[in-house]
Amino acid sequence: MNLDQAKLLIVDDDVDVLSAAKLLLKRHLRLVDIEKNPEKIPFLITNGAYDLVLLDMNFTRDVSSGREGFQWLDRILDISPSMIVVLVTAYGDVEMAVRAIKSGATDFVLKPWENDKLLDTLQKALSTKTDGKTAKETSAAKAPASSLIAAGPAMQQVLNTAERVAPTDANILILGENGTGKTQLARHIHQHSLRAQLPFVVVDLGALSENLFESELFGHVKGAFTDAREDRAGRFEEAKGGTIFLDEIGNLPISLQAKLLTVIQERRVTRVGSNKSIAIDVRLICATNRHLDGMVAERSFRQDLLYRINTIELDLPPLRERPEDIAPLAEYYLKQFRKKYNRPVASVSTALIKKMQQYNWPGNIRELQHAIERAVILTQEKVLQPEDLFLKNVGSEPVSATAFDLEDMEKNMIVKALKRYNGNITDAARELGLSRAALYRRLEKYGL
Ligand SMILES: Nc1ncnc2c1ncn2[C@@H]1O[C@H](COP(=O)(O)OP(=O)(O)OP(=O)(O)O)[C@@H](O)[C@H]1O
Repeated sequence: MNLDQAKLLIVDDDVDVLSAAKLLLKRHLRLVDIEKNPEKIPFLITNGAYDLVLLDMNFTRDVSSGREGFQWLDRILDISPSMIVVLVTAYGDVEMAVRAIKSGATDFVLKPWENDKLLDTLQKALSTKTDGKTAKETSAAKAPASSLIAAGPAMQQVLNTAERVAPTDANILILGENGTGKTQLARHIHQHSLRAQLPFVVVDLGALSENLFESELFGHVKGAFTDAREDRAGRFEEAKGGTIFLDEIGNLPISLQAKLLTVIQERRVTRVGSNKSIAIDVRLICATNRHLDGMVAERSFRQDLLYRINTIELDLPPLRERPEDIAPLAEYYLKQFRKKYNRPVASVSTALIKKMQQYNWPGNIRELQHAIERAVILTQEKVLQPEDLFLKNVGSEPVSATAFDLEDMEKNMIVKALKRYNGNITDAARELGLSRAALYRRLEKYGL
């Protein structure tokens, strides 16, 4: 659709902004309505048959967080999922703009806007409507089944071993920093195993509270504890015939390590509160970013359990040791996010690849994924340039920095992220490319 056929609703509580926008836009659009009171949005959207909405993110009641803007965005998309919503946000609020696009907005403009830029953004937003997808569908579109990228020798070697042992039933322990792809590799092994058609069950032991471990893993019977209102199978039973992947195995409390050992040895589980054991046939893959040998030495991890779970040990190298993988990963995620957000970004420049190869990637592939996602959303260019990527400290530390320096850097980044998000763990973890559980562990480690 062309701009001159479009009907637009502008919602902003600043009347001067409303009049200025109307004055400009009515010359280019078929209809421009303005509204000062956001409470009227549901009524107007239901009755107005607008093609697009230009929505301010910061209403006076809630000046800086944009929370109200997000609520209205949600309301609009609930009432009219195919509505094109362009958000207006204050200059410097790029974080908010990124979040808005992820929440289903089609695009954003920064205030104060340039007239040509505003017209251009509205026209581009309108063109996206013709591809037949709704804003929410587009933003929630499932990522394509991800393939495992392993271009360099370091990952090739890991992959060769993984594929060789996949068809056996050997227990596998995957070691690697956060975000190096441990879960992805475990899934790959399952898919190359004789159990591929049967379940692959992931249990993140880092995200479970201690009192839930046992019933989550082994199940419970009705009445076993206060909340046990009915019998429930545990994750081992769910994985019947397939593979169970225990992520962050280093977090398993010592009391449960003995139980897990018995399960592995006897191939039977007993639900909490029951005295009947059930035979299970599952392949076990575990992963951790902790040094289990060190934990054995300090007696927080059982040596006999370690020997049981690490029949085959696969060491996933951190991203900073896989420079050959950077370009294919960047291209892969660029394609994924340009499709998801409908952005005309064609490729990644050589200069940017170089910058990425010099960076330390403390959050590994997950961090790279988030960095490319942000860049695709924010860039004005067709080819991503070094300045499009917000890396935390490129080149400031040589790749061969000592472990001590790296820990210092990591701590600093965490402090900064927490400050930026006013202590919000979920947002800070997202920014750092860590899971919430991983961030909590680091807070504990650094005494923050
Ligand atoms: N080789 C790869 N090629 C493409 N994408 C990858 C690869 N490895 C990991 N990823 C992607 O990177 C992200 C992080 O991977 P994953 O969750 O497997 O890491 P992890 O080591 O299990 O993380 P954590 O330590 O936080 O549990 C995922 O989105 C995953 O799809």
